[in-house]
Amino acid sequence: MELARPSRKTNGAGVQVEDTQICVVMVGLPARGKSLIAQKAQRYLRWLSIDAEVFNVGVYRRKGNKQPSADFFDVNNAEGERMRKAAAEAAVTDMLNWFRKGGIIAILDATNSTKARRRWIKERCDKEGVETLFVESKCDDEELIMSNILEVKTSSPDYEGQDPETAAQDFRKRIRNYEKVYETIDKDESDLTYLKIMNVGKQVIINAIQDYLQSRVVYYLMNLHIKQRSIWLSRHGESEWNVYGKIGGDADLSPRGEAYALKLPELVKQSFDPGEDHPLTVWTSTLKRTIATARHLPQEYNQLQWKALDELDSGVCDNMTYAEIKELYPEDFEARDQDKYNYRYRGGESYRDVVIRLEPIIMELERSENILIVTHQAILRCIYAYFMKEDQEKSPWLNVPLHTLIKLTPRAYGTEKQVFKAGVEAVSTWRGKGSVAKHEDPVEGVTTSLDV
Ligand SMILES: O=P(O)(O)OC[C@H]1O[C@@](CO)(OP(=O)(O)O)[C@@H](O)[C@@H]1O
Repeated sequence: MELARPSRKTNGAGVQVEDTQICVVMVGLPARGKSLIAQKAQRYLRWLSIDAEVFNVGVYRRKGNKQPSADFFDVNNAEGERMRKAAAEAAVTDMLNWFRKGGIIAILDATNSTKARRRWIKERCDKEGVETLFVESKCDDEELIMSNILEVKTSSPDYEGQDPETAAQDFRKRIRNYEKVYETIDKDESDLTYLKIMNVGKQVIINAIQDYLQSRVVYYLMNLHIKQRSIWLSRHGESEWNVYGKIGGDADLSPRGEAYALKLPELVKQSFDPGEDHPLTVWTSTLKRTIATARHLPQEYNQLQWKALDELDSGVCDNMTYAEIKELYPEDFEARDQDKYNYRYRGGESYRDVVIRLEPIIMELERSENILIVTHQAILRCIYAYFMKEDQEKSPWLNVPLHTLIKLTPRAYGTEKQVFKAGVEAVSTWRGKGSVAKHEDPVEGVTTSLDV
């Protein structure tokens, strides 16, 4: 008997999702980047306010056998087979319970390497009205596989505390055991909805995509690459409006803001790792203060202006100070403090709106290599939140100081952050909850800072 599922809300990201629930089923041999893809997809979906959860069968398997050797993964090992099947059963059961409570997208992270296993997952999902999208990561690029093996042997709980060389050998043996039974998705499974990704994005094959939400997930996954690169983020130099404590507008830089613009090329150079001295692509907004801040960067850095990077539109409050807003629109001021992420300025935007307009920027960032973004406080908070997995309630309160360069380097299991201060003084535009002052220092417990 099918259980009644609670009615689901729209997710606020403008996506019609009420009737769509998707199980993204990862497929592939070990060390093919499946977990990385799963984690990234979850981070992206959550950033868009789409409820997403990863169910990693390895986590369930470790409950029964914490650090099994490669023999455990041999098909002829009956006990190993039984325990692995039980782990998959437990993960799928938890996942389906999660869907019954209204979850939207689950990512089932396991090898799911046989046709029989995939069919079984599809049948379980079909019974619950959950769509399945199989995502196979195939990879024959030895360099990629080796770097994944290196990552796994140093970071996987399966090999925690073990000698790295012995771990690598065991892991290779485990891969060979999987290779014996591995079946790639082929024409026998043409009724499945699937995406095959070869060598992390070099070639993709898409089959039978059914709806908008599926195509959105597929589009994101198609754009991923795992080449080593960094993203640099900076606010514009201090503006005339920053000095007066006014928000929005299209003001020029203050003299100290000009000093930051002059310093920025050197600060960028300082942030390079040895041997990293390559041209960056620079993205600014269309507002004067970001364009002016980027204008002394080297000629060989291509520059691009994006309307989507313009500051959060403060509507009727544009060009006002926080004190003026509190005076003229006391209820709005209070409402914004209560729920800064969702509050939409009269005639303007909310942080939630900004995230939606930034989606193409995130997609382009995923496709690109080294990019320097010179933008605004609210925009930088949203981009930072995507890479650093910040909560939506917290991200609008992040303290992002002026005259500071942030370098983000995505790694397999998280994003590394480095902060470079220009040493050019500037006002603080950070405002704590309940306060109207702009020059206040962050109050502990009210904000999360970028630790700068
Ligand atoms: O969401 P809050 O914290 O008000 O911050 C966003 C504000 O930051 C400001 C500065 O106070 O951005 P900007 O860096 O572009 O000058 C305002 O223009 C903008 O409205």
